[in-house]
Amino acid sequence: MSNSNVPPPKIFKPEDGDPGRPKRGMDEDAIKTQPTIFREDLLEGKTVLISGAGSGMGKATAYLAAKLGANVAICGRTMEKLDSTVEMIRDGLGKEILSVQTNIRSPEEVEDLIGTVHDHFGGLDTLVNNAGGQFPQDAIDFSRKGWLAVIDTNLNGTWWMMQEAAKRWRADGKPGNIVNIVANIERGMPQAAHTCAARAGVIYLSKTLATEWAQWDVRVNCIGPGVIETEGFRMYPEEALKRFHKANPMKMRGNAWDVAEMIAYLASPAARFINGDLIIIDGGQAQWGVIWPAGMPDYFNESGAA
Ligand SMILES: CCCCCCCCCCC/C=C/C(=O)SCCNC(=O)CCNC(=O)[C@H](O)C(C)(C)COP(=O)(O)OP(=O)(O)OC[C@H]1O[C@@H](n2cnc3c(N)ncnc32)[C@H](O)[C@@H]1OP(=O)(O)O
Ligand SMILES: NC(=O)C1=CN([C@@H]2O[C@H](COP(=O)(O)OP(=O)(O)OC[C@H]3O[C@@H](n4cnc5c(N)ncnc54)[C@H](OP(=O)(O)O)[C@@H]3O)[C@@H](O)[C@H]2O)C=CC1
Repeated sequence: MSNSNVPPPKIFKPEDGDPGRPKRGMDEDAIKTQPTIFREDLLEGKTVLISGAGSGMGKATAYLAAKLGANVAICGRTMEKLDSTVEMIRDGLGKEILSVQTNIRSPEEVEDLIGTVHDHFGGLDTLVNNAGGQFPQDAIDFSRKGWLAVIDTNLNGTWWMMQEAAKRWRADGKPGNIVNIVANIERGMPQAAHTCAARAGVIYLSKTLATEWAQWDVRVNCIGPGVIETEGFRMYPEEALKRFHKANPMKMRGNAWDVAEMIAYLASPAARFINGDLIIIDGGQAQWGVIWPAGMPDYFNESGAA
């Protein structure tokens, strides 16, 4: 345990009406001052690569991994966002990390990324596939380009990253660890069917590879977040954002740190026997409700939906 003198994180509920509540996720000061339950050298000497780490959960995870002693590499499509993470870690922790502009949809860029991480740090211990996203829309209205964009990012992009990392682990005879950020798909995802299909693919891809790749000591797990307040909320109408928390019985939104700490756990030796699993962080949403991010059709009544 560390930081026992730091106050526990504040849980924000929308009804709190807290004017300081970040509307689009944790700001940098909040990330820098979050306490962690973990020992400060938990990931010392380990190399962690996090995709989509210029914002949201990826950014918080990069900070936590660096705070716990890891060598951190990050990627994403937008250099300015990656720079903000590099700067936050430099400023908050006095540490340098590696950032590589990468579109995970491009297998060539992914191959270069994995090579660069190996050249820079001499290997890779944990790959966190966090990059992803979608837009809310009734499935019947998806354009072909829209469908392909979401599948290509969330399923294909995640796969390129997994395969490239695993090829290196097999070639080098080194153990590996993959954490895929997916979503809570248990009740389907109305108005996000494209991402639901992609995430379902990633979950069962991961379960399959957890077996195939165990022979090379490569573990593969998924985390399924529920409603986590991040910059990604910009994709959703204000009216929908006011309802998201009602999809879980706790009536709250999680924050990026909730997910970052689970990722740190999975990257640690404590998780050495966890393989092929899906860990849900959703305040009970899977047992409770369905979200209609673009507005619930009149056909349905209010029960069980947000
Ligand atoms: C996993 C959760 C599911 C959410 C639904 C449940 C309710 C939500 C509850 C809260 C949970 C929040 C979950 C989150 O995941 S938030 C964080 C994730 N971050 C994001 O989603 C932001 C990033 N998203 C994107 O970048 C894009 O959505 C996309 C993945 C498609 C990126 O593709 P690309 O960069 O190629 O994007 P383009 O803008 O070029 O679009 C390509 C085509 O996609 C169609 N499109 C894009 N946006 C829309 C839209 N708003 N409505 C309809 N169609 C859209 C379109 O065909 C684009 O092509 P054109 O521009 O040529 O028309
Ligand atoms: N917030 C939530 O409630 C939930 C989120 N998720 C998932 O968790 C993950 C993190 O989301 P969150 O932090 O909320 O959202 P953000 O939008 O803040 O983060 C997503 C990151 O992925 C990057 N990204 C998107 N497409 C690509 C690409 N093709 N190549 C490389 N990087 C890419 C984005 O950066 P850039 O555009 O610069 O490339 C961005 O930094 C996503 O996969 C999201 O869908 C799942 C369930 C719930």
